[in-house]
Amino acid sequence: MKLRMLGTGSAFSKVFYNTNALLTKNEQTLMIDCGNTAPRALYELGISLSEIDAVLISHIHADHIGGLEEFAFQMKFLHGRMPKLYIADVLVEPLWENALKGGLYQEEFPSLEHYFDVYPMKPGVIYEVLPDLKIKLIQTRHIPSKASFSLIINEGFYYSADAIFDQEMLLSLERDEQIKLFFHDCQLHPPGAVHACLSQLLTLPSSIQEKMYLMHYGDDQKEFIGRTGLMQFIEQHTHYLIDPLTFSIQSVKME
Ligand SMILES: O=c1ccn([C@@H]2O[C@@H]3COP(=O)(O)O[C@H]3[C@H]2O)c(=O)[nH]1
Ligand SMILES: [Zn+2]
Ligand SMILES: [Zn+2]
Repeated sequence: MKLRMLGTGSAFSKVFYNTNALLTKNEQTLMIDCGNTAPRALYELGISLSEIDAVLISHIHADHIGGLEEFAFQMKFLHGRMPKLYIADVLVEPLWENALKGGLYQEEFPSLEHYFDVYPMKPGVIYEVLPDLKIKLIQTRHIPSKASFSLIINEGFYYSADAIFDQEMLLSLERDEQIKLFFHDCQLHPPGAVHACLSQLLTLPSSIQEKMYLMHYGDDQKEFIGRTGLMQFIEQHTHYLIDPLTFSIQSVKME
């Protein structure tokens, strides 16, 4: 499985793009979240939106959905394609009514289903979103009253999207679900009101820290290199390979 982060920054970062990811398996690509900066990041990487087969949305904040209008319009009117959209069932209506309808609604295209093949997901159920790429959603705490979801990818890779620090859940993911790779959002400066902050993540046992990569960080990330315990920062635009069995991750140079 190949991974490339379109961005690794916080919602307000001006140095890094929004924390959105591309996962490629069997030559098919899933985009995890599509924030404001996703179209720009794809352009800079030389990737056409038409190369994306499916998009999965974790929750409704602009750094995770702000690029969806352009994605939908480009797919429909430039590429004549109907991408798959995976999203928790409770977010389908709010995504359209509260976010996308203003731009995408037209008399002849009056619903989300006119732009996407919509696959509503139930938390706790495993879906094969693309061939050999299975995802289970877990509802996580981010902002009270706002439904937000983390992902478990191929039963071994936890991707928090946006979540506050939840030590019990992280311990249980390692112990009960045998998670071997963790990607977690990381606010560098406390307090971690709506995200996990670095000082909290540093309290995790070493067995989890050594499996954990940090994303969704602020512009002064460089100052924290070497101050993240056994955890490492994931870098935007670098090509990574993830072993399908061990979930070990390595960066690879591409020509
Ligand atoms: O109750 C709130 C709601 C929001 N915010 C900020 O707005 C940002 C929205 O995107 P995000 O979820 O990546 O990060 C959020 C925070 O930076 C906050 O600090 N407290
Ligand atoms: Zn965010
Ligand atoms: Zn958020």
